[in-house]
Amino acid sequence: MKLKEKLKEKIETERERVNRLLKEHGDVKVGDITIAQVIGGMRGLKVLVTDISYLDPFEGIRYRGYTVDEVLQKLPKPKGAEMPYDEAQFYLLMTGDIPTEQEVQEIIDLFKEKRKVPNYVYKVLDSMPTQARPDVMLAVAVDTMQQESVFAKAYAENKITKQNAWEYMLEDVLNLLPKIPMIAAYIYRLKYKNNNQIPENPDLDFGGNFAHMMGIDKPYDDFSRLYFILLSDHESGNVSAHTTHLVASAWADAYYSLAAGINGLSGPLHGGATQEALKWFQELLKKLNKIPTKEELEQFCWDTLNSGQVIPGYGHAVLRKTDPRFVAQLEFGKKHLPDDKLFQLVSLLYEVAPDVLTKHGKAKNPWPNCDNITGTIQAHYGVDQYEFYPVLFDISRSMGVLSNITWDRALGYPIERPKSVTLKMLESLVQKDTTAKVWF
Ligand SMILES: CC(=O)SCCNC(=O)CCNC(=O)[C@H](O)C(C)(C)COP(=O)(O)OP(=O)(O)OC[C@H]1O[C@@H](n2cnc3c(N)ncnc32)[C@H](O)[C@@H]1OP(=O)(O)O
Ligand SMILES: O=C([O-])CC(=O)C(=O)O
Repeated sequence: MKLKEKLKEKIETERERVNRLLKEHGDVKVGDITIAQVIGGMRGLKVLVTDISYLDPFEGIRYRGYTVDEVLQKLPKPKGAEMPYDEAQFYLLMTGDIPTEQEVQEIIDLFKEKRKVPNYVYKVLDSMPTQARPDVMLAVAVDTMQQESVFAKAYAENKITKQNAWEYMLEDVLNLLPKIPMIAAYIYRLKYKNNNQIPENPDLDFGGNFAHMMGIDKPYDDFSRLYFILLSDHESGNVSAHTTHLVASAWADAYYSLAAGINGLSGPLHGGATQEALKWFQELLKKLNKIPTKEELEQFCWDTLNSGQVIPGYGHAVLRKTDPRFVAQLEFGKKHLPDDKLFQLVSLLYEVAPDVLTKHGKAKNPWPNCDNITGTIQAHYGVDQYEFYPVLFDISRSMGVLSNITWDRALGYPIERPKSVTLKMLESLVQKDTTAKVWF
């Protein structure tokens, strides 16, 4: 496999870089830590390392050094498609290189070969309670397949070393990732389309086949390709990426680690914000029964804030400008659904909410993030079952987090275990009483 050969070469070089940093410069300080950061969710602390993507607060995400626009422009596309192959994005995240047509074709063929889901997974999904949320079903499906893990099997047989761990991890990743959109489409049609399943189309790529199995016409295939590229990685501190990395750091296999990441993505302040945003827009339309004026929209924002709620899809822990992933979806919407009422509302909110949030004075970032707009576009194509949105996010995020944990094993990153302190210890630091023996 060419991908594996390429990775092998790159891993050799990267291992040397890591070893040099550790051996020759291990005691160089990266930063200081304040009490506010310790209590405040470690915001801004540089305590993780990844080369898969980097988030600049003002510019937004760069995947392996490429901006959203560059990626959309440079990655190979299927014939006649507007958006690149997701397989090309996976190749980029994994290797750091923009793939040639031939290199993408290898991944496309490999993914097609690997995407058949074992039958027992469907049986488990079919037997789940009808109220089970779709992302819970996806996490269960992934955990159910853990028995397929070659990494776990090799570990049990004492075959794994720090040198070769990444090879087993890669094999699991390549077995698991192509199945995620297949399982997701199955869950969608099981829950919302009377279990009227559509078989895969062997001619189609990752995003194209997903759209086909969802039963949705063009240009939903291009929107799927776009969305899966956009959300694939957001450096390693976000909850879903960090969770996956953390679980894998104890040498859990890709199945356990991804299932944990899927659970991590669910919260309304993270991946769940997509559904909250669409709900918010729909409640607004229900209340006013028309597209609001700017003044009415402003008032609705204030009503939300004054009742102690957040405006979903606005703000960010790192970004300090409009999320380029929001912009890319906005551009898609302008081209494909300019007359959609909800889409017009999203655009109007973009003119109103940043001012309101700035006046409100709490959010450090008054600009929209990717989650504000996704639900509107999904609903336009008939996917208005909000509960399903985290699953769409999971498909995309799987590409980044699975690339990350392969590299984690390749570079020998150890088990993650930060130190905690008690409140009393922080208080004694304030009192500069470092000699006192305090615990609680
Ligand atoms: C793919 C993604 O995960 S993108 C994020 C998706 N989540 C959302 O869109 C939910 C709405 N946004 C938020 O809740 C936040 O902006 C987060 C969770 C994304 C980031 O949280 P933080 O880094 O803590 O944000 P920040 O430092 O700006 O928060 C300061 C204050 O502003 C508030 N704030 C932040 N964003 C918003 C918002 N959109 N609406 C109202 N208030 C907000 C926070 O709740 C916090 O209030 P508090 O002081 O009373 O606790
Ligand atoms: O970076 C974050 O914290 C949240 C986010 O936008 C993502 O995970 O895509």
